[in-house]
Amino acid sequence: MIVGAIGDDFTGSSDLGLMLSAGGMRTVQYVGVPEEAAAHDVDAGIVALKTRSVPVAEAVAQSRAALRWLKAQGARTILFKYCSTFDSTREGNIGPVIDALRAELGDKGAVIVCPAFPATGRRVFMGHLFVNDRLLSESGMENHPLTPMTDPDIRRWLGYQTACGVGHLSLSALRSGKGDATLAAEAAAGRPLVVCDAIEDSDLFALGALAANVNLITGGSGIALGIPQTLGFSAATAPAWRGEAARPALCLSGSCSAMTRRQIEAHRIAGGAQRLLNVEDVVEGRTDFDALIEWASKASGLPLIYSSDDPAQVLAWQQRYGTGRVASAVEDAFGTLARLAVAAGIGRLISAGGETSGAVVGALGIDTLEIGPAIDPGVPALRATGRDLVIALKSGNFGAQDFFYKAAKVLAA
Ligand SMILES: Nc1ncnc2c1ncn2[C@@H]1O[C@H](COP(=O)(O)OP(=O)(O)O)[C@@H](O)[C@H]1O
Ligand SMILES: O=C(O)[C@@H](O)C(=O)COP(=O)(O)O
Repeated sequence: MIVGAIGDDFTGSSDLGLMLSAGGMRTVQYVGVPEEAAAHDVDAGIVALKTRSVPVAEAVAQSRAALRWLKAQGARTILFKYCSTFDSTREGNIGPVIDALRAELGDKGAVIVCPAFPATGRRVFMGHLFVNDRLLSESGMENHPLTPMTDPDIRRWLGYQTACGVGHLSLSALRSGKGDATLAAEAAAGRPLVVCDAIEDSDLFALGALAANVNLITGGSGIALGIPQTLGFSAATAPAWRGEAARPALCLSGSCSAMTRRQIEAHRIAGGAQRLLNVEDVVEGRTDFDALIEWASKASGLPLIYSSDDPAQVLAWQQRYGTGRVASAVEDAFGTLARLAVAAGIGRLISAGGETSGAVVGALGIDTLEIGPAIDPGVPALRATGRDLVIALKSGNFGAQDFFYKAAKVLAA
């Protein structure tokens, strides 16, 4: 293993997997920290954790354990993947995990911090994060159920979370070849966590080249765009892929993002079969999961079970039951639905939402996921190793309007 990555959620880890695999690296996504050694032919290993919204100490402990395992497999380029919208609270978990990984690596130099992913509209300029033509804090992410992003200045937000100083690599310094010197100067000045501007793929390739002299590279999947090339890999031909055309598909969505809600509407208009998971029933333990799976197996049109709702309704449930209680009850519900669906013969599973997908994959007892072709930027088709089960884990914000039907088709191919 050459590249070792730690992902703070499951959709994000598959997004990174797609980037590394498209760059020509044989990439495997592990579900949690494996107990066994990695296979010898793995170039890039991603340990997918569900640490984005857990207490800081838990995120730190799991990330440290992942790093130790990756180092033991020989990984020498270490990545920490978080969300391209920097999903976190003022308390963490991105800063504390970076601090811990840096300590574990004995790193005294600069750390690259860059959530930019231009292919999906995420750009960092003057240390501020944009989603398409909006600042992060006006992009809809200010309404996220667990990690509302109310400040677009990544330097300031990270500053709340870390014990280290936060520096900046400007676009002009990067483009004028002063990247290495700026990273070194920021680390020497006591600002080793360097937020890097990047607005085009060419900037990410430039950061990829700087990564050769950096011990810890952190960001969205865009940060890995230039890494395979820096390590001597060249763009891959399409990965070998075998879909599950003969087996039925089911979509599950716990993402409340604006994009997912548009995709749900498009699925309905296209003739998809839909059921809204009633949050009150879920929290009160009254949901009839078997009936839902029975309905899905008889549905005409692609079935979708969703809890996704608009910000006002999400807030109302959170005020009634508490944010953590609603989130974990709904996540557990999707885990149960996934387990029953696969037992009932579903072979193509499409899950929308990072936390949701963590619960789904966890409930299915999957150890590793192999990366297949792209469905949309940042969302690959995945196969559960050794099983007749293919999956798509969609980030809340990713995917085109027709994502659900498109994913079912790619998973069948
Ligand atoms: N109707 C709802 N009301 C409140 N919380 C919800 C509702 N539906 C889903 N959730 C919770 O919101 C969170 C959504 O996060 P996630 O699945 O990561 O989506 P995204 O990828 O859009 O961030 C999950 O914890 C989920 O259980
Ligand atoms: O970087 C990204 O935006 C995604 O890879 C990601 O992390 C997805 O997280 P969710 O939006 O919570 O699914």
